Amino acid sequence: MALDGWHQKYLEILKEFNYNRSREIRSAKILNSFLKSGFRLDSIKKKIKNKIVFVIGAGPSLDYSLLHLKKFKGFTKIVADGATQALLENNITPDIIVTDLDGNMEYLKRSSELKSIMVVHAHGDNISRLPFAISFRHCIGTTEDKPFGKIKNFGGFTDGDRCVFLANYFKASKIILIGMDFGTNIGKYSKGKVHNKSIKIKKLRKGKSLLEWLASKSDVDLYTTSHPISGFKNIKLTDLQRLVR
Ligand SMILES: Nc1ncnc2c1ncn2[C@@H]1O[C@H](COP(=O)(O)OP(=O)(O)OP(=O)(O)O)[C@@H](O)[C@H]1O
Ligand SMILES: Nc1nc2c(c(=O)[nH]1)N=C(CO)CN2
Ligand SMILES: [Mg+2]
Repeated sequence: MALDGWHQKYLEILKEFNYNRSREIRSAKILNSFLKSGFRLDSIKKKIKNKIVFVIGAGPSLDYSLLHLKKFKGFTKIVADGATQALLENNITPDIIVTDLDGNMEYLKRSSELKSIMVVHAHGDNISRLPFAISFRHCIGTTEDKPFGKIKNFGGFTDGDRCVFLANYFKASKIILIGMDFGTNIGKYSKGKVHNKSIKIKKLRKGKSLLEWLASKSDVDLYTTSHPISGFKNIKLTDLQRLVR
């Protein structure tokens, strides 16, 4: 189950974004029916527990940050949806991808073939995209609502903040954010085409506030390489080597 207090946060999200709860639940049930049984959470836990984990978002700073990220082979990388393309183009394979399947599927499929673990999120507006999950090798399903069957709830809203909730849930030793700029400039790897920029910006603002809430409750050492997030320490990309030693 997600962090204590998550359900209240979820009810606020439904209200703020005018989402229909029964559609959220229907989506999760459909995803549950597509997933193979037998996926072991142990394989995710092994990559996160007591490890230094990078969470990679699709903000504008991602391109520049990749030059630095390349030096951290062997460290666990949890990647938000659209950022997958940037990593694969730089020959970095995500360990875990967190996605609501609303972006370019080509890179997700390719990464899945390279054995990335796919954490697919079901929500009320991606029901028609859920069948893509069938083709993934290692796949787990999530919801913001109550977990059941093969569907988990680690907490979080947008793909990027859900990566952080996941790393926190499985008790990383440190979580380091890359390309998680938030703000009002949408990164070029984000979702291909943004249909409604003001909603996207509103979602980012919500994602950031959820991370600040998480930080207020978490024991994990939290860092960001981009704009300040309350509860996260700022670290320069050039100081990362020192941090992970
Ligand atoms: N400035 C930014 N531009 C784009 N993504 C950002 C930015 N800052 C942080 N991110 C994180 O990177 C993640 C990956 O982006 P992507 O657009 O693929 O995901 P998404 O959450 O599915 O988008 P949407 O909320 O529109 O469905 C976002 O979910 C967000 O948490
Ligand atoms: N119903 C609904 N739920 C969501 C949506 C969305 O567009 N619609 N987007 C999310 C992350 O971007 C997370 N949850
Ligand atoms: Mg997405």
